[in-house]
Amino acid sequence: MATIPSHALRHLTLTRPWFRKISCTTSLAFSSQDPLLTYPDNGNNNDTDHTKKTTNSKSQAFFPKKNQVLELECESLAFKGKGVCKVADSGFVLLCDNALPGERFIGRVSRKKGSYAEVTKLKTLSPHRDLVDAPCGYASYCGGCKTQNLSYEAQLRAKEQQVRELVIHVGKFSDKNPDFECIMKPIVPCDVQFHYRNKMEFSFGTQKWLPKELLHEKLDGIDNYALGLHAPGYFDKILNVDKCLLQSEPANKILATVQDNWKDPELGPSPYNVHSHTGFLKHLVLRTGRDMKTDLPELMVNFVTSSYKPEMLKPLVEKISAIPEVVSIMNNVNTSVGNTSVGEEEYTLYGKSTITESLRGLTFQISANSFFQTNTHQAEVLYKLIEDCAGLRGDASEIVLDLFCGTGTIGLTLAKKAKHVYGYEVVAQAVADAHRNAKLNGISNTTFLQGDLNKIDENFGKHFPKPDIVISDPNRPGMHMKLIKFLLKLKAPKIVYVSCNPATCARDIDYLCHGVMEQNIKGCYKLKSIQPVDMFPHTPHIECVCLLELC
Ligand SMILES: C[S@@+](CC[C@H](N)C(=O)[O-])C[C@H]1O[C@@H](n2cnc3c(N)ncnc32)[C@H](O)[C@@H]1O
Repeated sequence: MATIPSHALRHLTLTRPWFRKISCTTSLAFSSQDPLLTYPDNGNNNDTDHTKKTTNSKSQAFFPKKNQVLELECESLAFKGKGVCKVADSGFVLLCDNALPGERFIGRVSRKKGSYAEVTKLKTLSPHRDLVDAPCGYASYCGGCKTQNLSYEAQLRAKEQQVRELVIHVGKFSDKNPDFECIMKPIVPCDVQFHYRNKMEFSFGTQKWLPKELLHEKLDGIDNYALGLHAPGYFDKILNVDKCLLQSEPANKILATVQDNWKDPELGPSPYNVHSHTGFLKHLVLRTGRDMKTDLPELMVNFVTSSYKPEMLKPLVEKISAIPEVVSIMNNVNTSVGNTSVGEEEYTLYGKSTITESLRGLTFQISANSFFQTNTHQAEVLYKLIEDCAGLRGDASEIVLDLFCGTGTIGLTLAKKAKHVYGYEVVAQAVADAHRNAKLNGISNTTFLQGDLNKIDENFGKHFPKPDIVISDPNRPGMHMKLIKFLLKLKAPKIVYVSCNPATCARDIDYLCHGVMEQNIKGCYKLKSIQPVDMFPHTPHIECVCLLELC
């Protein structure tokens, strides 16, 4: 298989996450000929610390024109699940949505972006090698399960290849190095490939999204109402769905019940209109936990509404509470014009206000807005890998620093073998949940603190002893340069880097191991292993656990 030029790979893989709106302060920008990899910043884009120039400016023989029609072959998948395609005998990279490895097709160049272009598929000439029937009828529209029609083995191969290319081209680890194959571990598959998500958020809307072939249909009023998932690229159009194969069966029962009842003109709650900012129902969030006594699923239903009018929800609450697995019905009231599902006020409409879940033998109380790993089954596998990498001796003598600790789950699972765990997290509610979870599990050797790790100064590090092990589990933008410099100075014997974005992960381990050349800072870590884990089958997401040891 031909290699993708490294300058194009940097472009493709360090762009923004596909499902999240990114504020201008966290953009990852590039110039066209001389890409700049930028860091997640703190609103101060002038800080030259945040930039790193790459030097590869390999010339390209072929430059397609806009609207040019080309015969292409898809070679692999890039971040966001876009197909990485090539014209025969050319190194130029073209990206295509819904193109899968091995597929040959005719495409039209829709956009040119410096060293790569985007194409729209016009016609498949020969399908990809690993075609399977997508079990979900919405798979080709909803944008969530981009690779459901690719065999699971092929999905895993594509993810593994993506991590490998990034480690080589962005992380600058040579695959000619005899240790390389020992460092690069094969991807850990997920045994449960459907119904694995414990949380799904659906939106109510006044504009139903229709596929091209149905666009001629004129829908008015109630017929245009929808409850489902945002169509890719639209903030105002909703793909109506009555089930999602990624969420639990009881969650699908609830979704079907709401679908059957919410548009009843007698009951009357209207969906929120994101243009006129009128209407009531904004989101339906379904969370699946587990009853610790019976080991059966327990479900929380959260209605996000624009105002507090419980009488409007009453008929729906009556129908849903009759489903035996439902133990909690919540109402988050969000009066802002934004699209977030977190309310300024929260009310319990039925049952309790939390559900429970267990992870590595600990119990967690999850409220409507708490963060919890979305695939509980695979989180067990991920956390076991983290524990193995951390390799705590178990004599309660070691200090663990848990950066980006969220609700404390990683730190709490390590606490039984550690002397003390210090966790840092920016969201105050998550820190409060971490304290609550520690108490609930009778753990007293943890300290969780609120702080923005993108804004650390020279005082950071004065509130905890030198750690033996650092766990770092940042969001997609990865670690800020300030934090990387701090870690290079701190010189903890071990870093376990947990990442949900292999591109920024490769960039950060490059700095930790090889240094920050532009600033004459030396690296001091050796990459011992990088373990991709498939947490989300059928989607483009890849998790990695990396072990770094002080040289
Ligand atoms: C990928 S989650 C990991 C959470 C946790 N380690 C777990 O496994 O559940 C990343 C966490 O980093 C937090 N975070 C994001 N940016 C941050 C920042 N600048 N400073 C501190 N925490 C941040 C997020 O709120 C989120 O809880």
